[in-house]
Amino acid sequence: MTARKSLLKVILLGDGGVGKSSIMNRYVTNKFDAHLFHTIGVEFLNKTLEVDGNQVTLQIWDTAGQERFRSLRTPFYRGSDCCLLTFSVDDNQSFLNLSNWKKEFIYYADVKEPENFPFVVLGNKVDVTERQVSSEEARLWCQENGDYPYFETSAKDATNVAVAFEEAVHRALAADDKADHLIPTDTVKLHRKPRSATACCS
Ligand SMILES: Nc1nc2c(ncn2[C@@H]2O[C@H](COP(=O)(O)OP(=O)(O)OP(=O)(O)O)[C@@H](O)[C@H]2O)c(=O)[nH]1
Repeated sequence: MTARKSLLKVILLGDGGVGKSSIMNRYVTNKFDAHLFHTIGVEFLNKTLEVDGNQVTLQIWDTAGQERFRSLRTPFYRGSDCCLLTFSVDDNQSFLNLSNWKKEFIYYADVKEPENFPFVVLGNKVDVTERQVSSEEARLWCQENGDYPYFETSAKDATNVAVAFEEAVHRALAADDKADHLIPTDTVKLHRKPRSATACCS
């Protein structure tokens, strides 16, 4: 059996303003800034945690949600181990756009088996009183789109932020274990031709 991954790339996607940077900052620095600027392109922060007695470094990629930054963010999708699809519970359009974010990710990350890729869905800003998306609607979407885990988070008061990242880590490691099992490591043989003394170029 192959060793488990010790570096996981987790990427946050979703409309501009839903709180991706705030969620990352809350998780890594335990701080909240009510006056953040929009992200341009991508930014990342690392956090190391212990999983089943092993150190795992989470590399969290925060992307720019605004449409005009699309070409700046998409080159960074490849190699992601988990994708956090994020919307804001006080913004119905950001919820309706989840399908587009999923499609964009699958295309630019070049995901070979989308049905097996670990997505986790975050409904952020649950501290606000004016909701436009109910928990039921969001859970139904998750169920119908691949049985994704759903977390209602608040970067502002830290609700469910850590637990959502922990789930992302577990999903990513489980997907990695599954991929390992598909590779019959005991039957792989490298065939090398012996180097001929007379072959090649002089
Ligand atoms: N009430 C509340 N406000 C939040 C929460 N998370 C983020 N915000 C606010 O929402 C605004 C946008 O947050 P960002 O974290 O910059 O959003 P983003 O998704 O990274 O936006 P882009 O960089 O444009 O993609 C900021 O004013 C935040 O302070 C939350 O959980 N609750």
